[in-house]
Amino acid sequence: MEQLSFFAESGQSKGLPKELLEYHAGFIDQRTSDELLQQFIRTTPWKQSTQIMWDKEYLTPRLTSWHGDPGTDYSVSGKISNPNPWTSELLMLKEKVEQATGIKFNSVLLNYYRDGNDSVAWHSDRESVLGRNPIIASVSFGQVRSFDIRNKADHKEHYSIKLEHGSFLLMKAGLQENWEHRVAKSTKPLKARVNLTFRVIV
Ligand SMILES: O=C(O)CCC(=O)C(=O)O
Ligand SMILES: [Fe+2]
Repeated sequence: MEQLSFFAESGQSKGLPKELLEYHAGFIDQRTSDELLQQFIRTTPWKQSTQIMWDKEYLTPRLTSWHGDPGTDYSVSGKISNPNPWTSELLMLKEKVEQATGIKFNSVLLNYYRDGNDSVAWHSDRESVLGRNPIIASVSFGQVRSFDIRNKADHKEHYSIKLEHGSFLLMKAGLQENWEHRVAKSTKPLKARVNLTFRVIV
């Protein structure tokens, strides 16, 4: 993956295990990021899905929207859904992410964290439709939130990275297999954040 050589040893990425994650601030310029954040919040067909935990159904604590090529179906709470179509903004970002990684993505999951009450709990993205050792490219807009990772075999081994407005995070092949990640809730008053994870559905 020669394309990734532009990733500088900048800022907070220093402690991160490079074989698992690469972080790049300022992947999208400030003005474009401001516009995209507002655009995504206003025009995305956001849904709040449900998840089953301990036999009870809960509302997922964030809004989501799945987009992709025809056929990149995904399942939420056991229901199969067709992808929403690509928009010009999503295609522009997809192209940038593909140039940076050398990987062709066919789908993207948008997450909308409205405030500090919204979150994603510890998980790894290991659905079988993602194939073995999936590579996931993540772009963030809006409120800076902490992205935590922990080793499944030893929770004491953990890292945290602040995902900034217009930043890019690459989750590499070993991450989903051996590590979990989350975006925790915060008791501080936080503003809106939109995150996009580009994926390859096989
Ligand atoms: O919001 C984020 O940065 C992470 C989202 C995530 O982990 C997911 O959609 O699977
Ligand atoms: Fe995830």
